[in-house]
Amino acid sequence: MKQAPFIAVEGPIGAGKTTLASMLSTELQLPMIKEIVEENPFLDKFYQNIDEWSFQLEMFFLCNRYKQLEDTGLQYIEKAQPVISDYHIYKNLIFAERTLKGVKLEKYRQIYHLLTDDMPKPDIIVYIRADLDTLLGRIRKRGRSFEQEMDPAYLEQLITDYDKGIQFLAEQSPAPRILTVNGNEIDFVENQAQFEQIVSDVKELI
Ligand SMILES: Nc1ncnc2c1ncn2[C@@H]1O[C@H](COP(=O)(O)OP(=O)(O)OP(=O)(O)O)[C@@H](O)[C@H]1O
Ligand SMILES: Nc1nc(=O)c2ncn([C@H]3C[C@H](O)[C@@H](CO)O3)c2[nH]1
Repeated sequence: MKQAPFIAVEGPIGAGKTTLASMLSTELQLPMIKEIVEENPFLDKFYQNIDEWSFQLEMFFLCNRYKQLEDTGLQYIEKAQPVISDYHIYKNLIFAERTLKGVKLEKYRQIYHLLTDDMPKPDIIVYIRADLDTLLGRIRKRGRSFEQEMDPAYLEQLITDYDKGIQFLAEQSPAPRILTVNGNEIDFVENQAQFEQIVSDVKELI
């Protein structure tokens, strides 16, 4: 059976993934798998002390996303119904490779592959790239208290990690189709014409 479009919107913290995925979900009338942030018990502690809390946090994200894809995503994918998500499961590894070290990273990698290698992966990725100043501005404006003390160096590293991670996905076989959005210049929130251009570009990929 041909896989129905499984679209993931990706990009570093504050790039606008949830915003754009929600807008595309409404516009294209696709069900959306949405990341749950508020119920994460470790995020607050993680931003206060990354080394101390990274393993708990990465495992929490991994198990949560695994369960969410199992409970909701697979229902659509197995019925060959299109679906859009505001994350790609691979983001877990992008973050974990940055926040974990040594034995914990090794254990994490094994669990990650065990859980995800046989899962259906998005075949279309909308990748929002944005530079540090843009992301810091959006994080400030969004105002989640636990993110306000985030070390800009951490975010800067993640921007590079994301570029490499998306490049890695592009080299897989079968390769996902990737639409890159310049998040510094394209304002899909305020500028209707720019949003419509993204919609039209996504439709071309479906
Ligand atoms: N193109 C844009 N122009 C202006 N503001 C934007 C744009 N995209 C997103 N925003 C705003 O930036 C903030 C971050 O957006 P959003 O929560 O969608 O990011 P995200 O990538 O899902 O974040 P996270 O990585 O934390 O899940 C929100 O306040 C949103 O309204
Ligand atoms: N360490 C770490 N690993 C992840 O897999 C991950 N996914 C998201 N986040 C952070 C970014 C936002 O602050 C907030 C909401 O996306 O959670 C993560 N942090």
